[in-house]
Amino acid sequence: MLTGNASAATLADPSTLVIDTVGSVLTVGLNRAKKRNALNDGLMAALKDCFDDLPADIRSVVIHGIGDHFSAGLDLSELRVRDATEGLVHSQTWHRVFDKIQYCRVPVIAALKGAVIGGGLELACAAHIRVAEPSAYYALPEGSRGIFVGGGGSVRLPRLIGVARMADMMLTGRVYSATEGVVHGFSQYLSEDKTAYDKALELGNRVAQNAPLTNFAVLQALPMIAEANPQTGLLMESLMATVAQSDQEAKNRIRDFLDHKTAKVKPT
Ligand SMILES: COc1cc(/C=C/C(=O)SCCNC(=O)CCNC(=O)[C@H](O)C(C)(C)COP(=O)(O)OP(=O)(O)OC[C@H]2O[C@@H](n3cnc4c(N)ncnc43)[C@H](O)[C@@H]2OP(=O)(O)O)ccc1O
Repeated sequence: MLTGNASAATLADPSTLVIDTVGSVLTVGLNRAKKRNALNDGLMAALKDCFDDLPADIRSVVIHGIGDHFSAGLDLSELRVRDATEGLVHSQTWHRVFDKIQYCRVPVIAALKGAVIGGGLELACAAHIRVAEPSAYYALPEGSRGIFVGGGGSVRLPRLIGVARMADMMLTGRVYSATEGVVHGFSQYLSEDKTAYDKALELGNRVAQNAPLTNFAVLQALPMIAEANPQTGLLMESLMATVAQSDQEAKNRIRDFLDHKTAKVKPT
């Protein structure tokens, strides 16, 4: 992996994020509304610092956009003419930031509205759950800008919507609606009766109730198991299941259910 002067840590601009705590949920607001939350170097570095310094008592994270949009993607005013090395460093800096989100120890939920474009879409892909309100729309205008995705989109997005659909988005500039996003497996929730932020917060509180080890297994082990060959995957699953059920927290929770102390599973 290349390293270089484009180190995100030296460039953090704290004003580009509004970070708050609601109970055990950390809310992270992209705060460049005048520029439609375009992702510049200062914001990317602040995002990295935020996930590096996640407080120990935080059990989930909600990422949202301040203003009417989630994010218009890469700040095009900062896309200087780069040589190949600079370009690689820039892209790998983005990869490191979004990896911090994907491999976060707690679930990360993206609350989507308005423009979810280019790098903004790539950011949303790194979250574990995506919640959209009807105003959300998705596009990859890289084709018309003469560039390619650089924030892990070509790895993460096809796993959600398929290679052909992503290729179509990049080649034709097709814009998907919030409803289509759910139909095609990009987002898991369409929030019509409340804002995506409120719905994401509700989900953030819900996932925070789980045993931390279960959440850890879902976030860290499940994606690897799903991509492994079946034999390896089944062995990994057995190992993870054994570790989880040996934990005292699981024993307490199962005993509480058998003693009728916890809620039953009911349709919503
Ligand atoms: C190559 O290596 C990479 C690449 C990448 C990732 C790449 C990408 O993300 S490509 C996609 C870039 N984004 C766009 O092309 C979207 C451009 N924006 C728009 O289409 C519209 O602004 C809108 C998002 C639909 C909103 O429209 P509207 O509400 O009408 O607002 P505007 O008047 O257009 O904008 C207001 C203000 O914001 C500025 N702005 C908007 N988007 C951006 C942007 N992406 N970059 C910079 N500035 C933006 C706009 O210019 C206006 O500014 P004023 O000063 O005129 O007020 C990743 C990593 C790699 O290594």
